[in-house]
Amino acid sequence: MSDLEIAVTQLDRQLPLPSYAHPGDAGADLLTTVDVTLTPGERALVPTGIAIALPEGYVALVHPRSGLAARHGLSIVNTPGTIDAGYRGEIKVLLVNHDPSEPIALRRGDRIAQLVVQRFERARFVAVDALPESARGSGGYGSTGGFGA
Ligand SMILES: O=c1ccn([C@H]2C[C@H](O)[C@@H](COP(=O)(O)OP(=O)(O)OP(=O)(O)O)O2)c(=O)[nH]1
Ligand SMILES: [Mg+2]
Repeated sequence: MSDLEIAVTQLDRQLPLPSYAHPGDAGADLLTTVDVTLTPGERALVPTGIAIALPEGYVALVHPRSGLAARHGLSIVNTPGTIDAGYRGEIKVLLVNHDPSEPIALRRGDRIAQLVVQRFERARFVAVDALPESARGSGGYGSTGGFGA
């Protein structure tokens, strides 16, 4: 699989470009350009120092990092964040501290989130009077049961 080339402008030239930790990884790590401390329950819109130009038909999704989530309760309010192909502004991450008691202190250069680049389909929404039948029908929200008894 050859890598898709994506143009990036570095609004903060001291920090490295997003990068994948391992070959085959889906997410390229994004860094914070600022020190920020989040108290329990607090959220903050954190700059990453980069802007990108995605090719048409691609989207980049801003996902949380599972290690920070498991260890510190760090997540993203609007996960996954959607970076539209036409967006040329700085990518920002809306972090939130879900820990009930501990603050989270992040330092400039810390890896705070990961960017997953994907192809997507555009839909044409067509109004109809009735939808085709399916096995699931309108059952949802636990219709197949949960865990335990
Ligand atoms: O986590 C995110 C989510 C979005 N964006 C930028 C890129 C995206 O293309 C733009 C708009 O995002 P979205 O469509 O999710 O927000 P909206 O509230 O619908 O804003 P808009 O009216 O500008 O579309 O904001 C980020 O930098 N980080
Ligand atoms: Mg929008």
